Amino acid sequence: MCVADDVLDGIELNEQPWFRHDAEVTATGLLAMIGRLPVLVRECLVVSWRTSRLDSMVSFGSTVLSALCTAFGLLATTDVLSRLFSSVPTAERLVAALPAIGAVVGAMVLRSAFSEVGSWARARLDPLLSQAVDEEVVALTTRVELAAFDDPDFHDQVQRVSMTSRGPTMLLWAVHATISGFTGLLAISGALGVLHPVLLPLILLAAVPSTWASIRSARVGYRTSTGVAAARRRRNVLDNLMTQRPAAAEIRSYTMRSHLLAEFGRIYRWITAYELRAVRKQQLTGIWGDVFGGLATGLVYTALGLLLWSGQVELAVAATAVLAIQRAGSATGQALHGVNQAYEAGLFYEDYLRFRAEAGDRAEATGHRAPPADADRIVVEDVTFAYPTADEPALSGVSVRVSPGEVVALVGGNGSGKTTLAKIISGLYLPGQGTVTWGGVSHQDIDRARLRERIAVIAQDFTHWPFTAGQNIAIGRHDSGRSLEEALAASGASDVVTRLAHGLDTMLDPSYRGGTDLSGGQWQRIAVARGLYRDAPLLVCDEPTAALDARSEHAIFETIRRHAAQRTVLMITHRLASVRWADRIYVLENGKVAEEGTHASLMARKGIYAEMFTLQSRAYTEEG
Ligand SMILES: Nc1ncnc2c1ncn2[C@@H]1O[C@H](COP(=O)(O)OP(=O)(O)OP(=O)(O)O)[C@@H](O)[C@H]1O
Repeated sequence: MCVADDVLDGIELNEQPWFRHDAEVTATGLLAMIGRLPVLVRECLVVSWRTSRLDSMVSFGSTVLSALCTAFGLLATTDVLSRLFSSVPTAERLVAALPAIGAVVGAMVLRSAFSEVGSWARARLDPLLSQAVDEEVVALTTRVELAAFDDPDFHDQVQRVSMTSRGPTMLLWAVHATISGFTGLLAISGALGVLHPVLLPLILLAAVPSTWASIRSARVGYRTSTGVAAARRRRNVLDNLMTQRPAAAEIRSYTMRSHLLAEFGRIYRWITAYELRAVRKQQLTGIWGDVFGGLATGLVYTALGLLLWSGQVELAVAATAVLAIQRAGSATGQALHGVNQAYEAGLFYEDYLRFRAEAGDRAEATGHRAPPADADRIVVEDVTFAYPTADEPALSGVSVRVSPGEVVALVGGNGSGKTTLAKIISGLYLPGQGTVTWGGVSHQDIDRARLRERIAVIAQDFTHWPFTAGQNIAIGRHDSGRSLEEALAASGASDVVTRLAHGLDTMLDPSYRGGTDLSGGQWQRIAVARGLYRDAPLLVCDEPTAALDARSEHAIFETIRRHAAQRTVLMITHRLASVRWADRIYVLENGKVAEEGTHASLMARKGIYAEMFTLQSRAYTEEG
């Protein structure tokens, strides 16, 4: 029975909205996996080869050579024994056996040497492969469509691949163990076949129970690992919330500690119970494997004894057979361990390949046409957009236009779709239906990365980068060689930076030595400076002054206005007094454009805008 189907000690997570268990993924059958192993192994060898050719060659070469030495050593051993058991006088027997003994010793020394060289090469490959895989995962993750981050399936995959980024390394080790085990087994099988034909099938029979046990155990391990992926992600999120700075104050002020600890403990207990159940299953499987494996080995020795007793084999042959059986036991063990590891690593490696494929499928769709000079001439036509998890579209049938040099404002109530529309205009989200053109080039044809070079976004939820103040402003334009002073002065961030202990070189994160933090308004000025420093033809401002005091807010709007003299500006704000001077105002409601016009025309219309504006201005007048 699948562990995931169990209800664990009354701790039920299946009904939690965030919990998801991918039964399809965990149901990978043994035969299906064995069928896929050649492809996986080939992929893995390609990764290894790309990572380090020399280490790959040394590693594989020495594995094969070491196995050949084992086989040669066994044949030489047979030779030694047959000479020692011959009927000539003892001294002559010893002398006759000396070359073969030398060959055995030589084979053993060479085998150890190859084995050590192989281990050394693999030990080198190990961190190199991990680095290559980790770098690839991060590179792929940062290349996917932004919308993937709104999809829990993608997050679960990222979690799984981060847990199993050692998959390729594991698989490589497993392939080595398998090659080494099977090469040895092949040579020994040859020797056993020569000694007596019944010995070989008996040895293979003896291996069946442990094969079954280790494969079953590997499957349970993999199912456990995937079964707890969503719960682990949730636990890690809670862990970070409780141990990192951003939520530290709120946890205390909202007295959330006991609630969070209880939730953390509940999820942790569930994960542990799940894992313990798997451990019990694996142990039981191992015990049964050992019991039947022992019985089967006993059967092999009994058969050998019977062959000896019935005179079908000589004593010397029986002695060689015992040695061969022991060697075969360890070679079979190694080969099985390799196959088992390959199976287990293959399951994890599949996750890695699946993630690679998925990240490839989710990679940003982009055209190849360079954005034209007037890319800030934007036409949004009949656009509909839905977030992956939402039932209702965030935007439906939206049409707006922005002309070069214009200031266009998006206003509307919370959740009306302003930020979503701004992200579509900035080339961050693709429309589900409808079209967007920049300078007449459609969203399907335009090179979105190059388009974004031409856009500066001051986002509502901008990032507080744990870098220096200077890096926080110049981010994305590090090598532009432009002076920061102008952006600092225009955004009002000069004052903020002047007060910092090391000016622009001050680390803006107090969790690092020498670091400090800024107030919300000071951060906002840094974000505005970042947007202005980017010096792009289109500036998108999403609530750029929400955290600013009245004087700073006024100053920022003045700056944006001045900026607008040479640039195009798309502005989202709830401060309607600040959009009076916009060339055009779009009022959004429930994901649709409800009104459109200048301040004067919208006021004259006496619709939503006029109502919102009047409410706001009345509030100020009444307070005044
Ligand atoms: N990542 C997301 N996944 C699902 N739904 C989302 C996501 N982000 C936003 N939404 C939903 O899409 C709708 C539009 O959101 P959007 O952020 O565009 O509104 P907004 O007008 O900018 O709101 P506000 O004034 O509060 O900033 C809302 O109903 C919101 O709940």
